[in-house]
Formats: sequence, structure tokens, C-alpha cells
Amino acid sequence: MESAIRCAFPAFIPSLRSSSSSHFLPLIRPLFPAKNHSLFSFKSRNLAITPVNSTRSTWKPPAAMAGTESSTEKGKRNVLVFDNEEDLSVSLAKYTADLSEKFLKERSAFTVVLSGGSLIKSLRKLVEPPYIDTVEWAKWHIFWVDERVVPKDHEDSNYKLAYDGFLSKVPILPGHVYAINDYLSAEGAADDYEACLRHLVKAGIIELSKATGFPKFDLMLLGMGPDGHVASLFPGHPLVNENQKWVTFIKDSPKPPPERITFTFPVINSSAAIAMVVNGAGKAEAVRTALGDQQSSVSLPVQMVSPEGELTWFTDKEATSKLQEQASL
Ligand SMILES: O=C(O)[C@H](O)[C@@H](O)[C@H](O)[C@H](O)COP(=O)(O)O
Repeated sequence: MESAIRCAFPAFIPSLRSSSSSHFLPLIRPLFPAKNHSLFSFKSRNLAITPVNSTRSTWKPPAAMAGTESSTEKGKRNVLVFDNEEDLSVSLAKYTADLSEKFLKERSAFTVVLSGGSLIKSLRKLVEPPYIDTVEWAKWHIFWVDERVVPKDHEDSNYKLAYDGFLSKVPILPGHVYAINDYLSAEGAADDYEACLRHLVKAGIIELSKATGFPKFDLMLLGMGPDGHVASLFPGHPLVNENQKWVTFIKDSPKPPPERITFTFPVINSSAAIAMVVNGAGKAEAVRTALGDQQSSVSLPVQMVSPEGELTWFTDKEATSKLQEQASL
């Protein structure tokens, strides 16, 4: 029953762009044309590390990167290393638009999960031509992998961050933007968001993973904190082991604000595609832990990201600087 839907739709007004058919022109470019990956690349059975668009290359991936394979047996793994964040954002926009086209050939909805943080800024090329006119925005459905339990107009709100930097600039339908109910407690908001997801599964908008029974989103765009957290799943916190709930809550987040809701790892790892968007020197130590050659034990939540589908790291030279140091030792 429609009145039973408890998804909190925000008062979100999409930009008044033309609804001409140019929004729906098909893209013809393949994912990641080979010319952008020409310098050198390391590929193994399910891991590829590729410096992109460099004018010179000094870093060779550590041989022990192959250790990543054994811990990520599910899907294909790529690590793309860009010269800078600008190049990263150009490639991220193309990746996202191409994935949207690919999924929308198969079904009528494209389910996209956002995180907070610097990711939103890195999506800036997606709101520019050609994508603003070619992506089938009306079929996108937007979710959050985590949200701070604050009002939607609060400066800490991930909804506000995404609205200001992305959603207000593209013609995504207001009813397709699934924000949390910010009138509830953290626990209530988590339960409410899970109920929203369950409704959307029944409605055929979100698929369920045949392998896990958890919701399977088409694309998760994740950031990583300097401490290696993803979503609101922090190192050493028991929530990283939650394996029943789809959405849970935290009241003692080490990163402020303390009260948040977050998807759990079974949901994150049921995704068809995850883009790990990680740039800047502040992430270098966690990137070394996640992708370097000492991966015998899992100490960081980011190391638990292992989707059913494809995992693609969008990184830059600064974020991978300690990997490069390690490789040159
Ligand atoms: O609400 C949040 O805090 C975010 O969702 C969080 O998981 C974020 O993605 C990482 O902390 C990376 O943020 P930065 O890219 O800004 O470092």
C-alpha cells in the first residue's frame, strides 16, 4: 500500500533543463577504451592496476599485489591510478555514464548509491556535457551508503552535500531520491531506511542478489577515510561484522557527527559494481594497507570491500605514493 511506504522523499527540485530527446541519446563508447590505459598495466586473474594518462611512469605494482587475489575471489578488480584528481574525475564520469547505459539496456532502473565526503566533488564532470544531455537521468534512483543523522539542511548532511554538488544539477526525478527520515532517531532512521529498501525490492526497483539474498545495487560510489573506513563502518567497530541487517546505525562514530546510519557489508558486497574513489596524500597509508603487499590480515574496513561484481579503484598518484615507495624498496 502506497501510504505504507516510509521512504523519506526530500523536497528536491531538479534543475529545469530541457527534457528534449537529447537526454536520451545512446552512448556508443565502450567502457575504458584501451588508449587510456596504454602505458603499462599489471593484470592478473582478477586484479588489474593501471597508471592512467601519465607522461612518464616510474611505479611498477608490487609483485605481492597478487596477494589481493586470494582475498577477493568474487569479481574483477581494477586499480586505476591517475596523475591527479582532475583526470580521475573525468574518468569517473565516463565510467558512471557508461555503466548507466549498460545497465539501462537490461532493465528500466539504474540504482546508484552515494557516500559523503570528497566523492561528490569528484562527480562534477558528470553534470557537464556530454553526460548532462546523454545520461538517462529519469531512470536513476539515488541512495546513500551512509548518512549522518542530522536535518537535511544541516551542513553535515550527506544529502545536502549531494544535493548542492550533484543532484540539483541533473534532472533526476525527486521521487527517485531516497534520503533518510531525519525526524527519527539513528535507530529509527536505520530501520526506516531498510523498510524503504525492502519496499523498493518488492516494487522491482532494487534487485536482490541471488547469491546472498541482500539487495544488489547497480553502482556504489564509495569514498574511504584516512583511517580506512568506508560508509560509516570504522576500524575496530563491531558494526563491521553485522551480517543480518541491511541498514544499521552508529552513535559513537569516531568521525563527527557521531550519529549515523550505514549500509552493512553484506549489502555493500552484493553490489554489481563498486567504484572506490580515493585521492590525496592523506589516504596513502590506508591505500598501502589495502593494496600493498602486506595483506595477510584484514585490519581496515576498506579491505572488506569485495563485491559480487566489479571493483574499480579510482586513485591518484598522491594516494598511491606509499605503494610506489614500497615497490621501489
Ligand atoms: O558520511 C561520511 O562520512 C562518508 O560517507 C564517509 O564514509 C566518507 O566517504 C569517507 O570518510 C571519505 O571521505 P573523504 O573522501 O572526504 O575523505
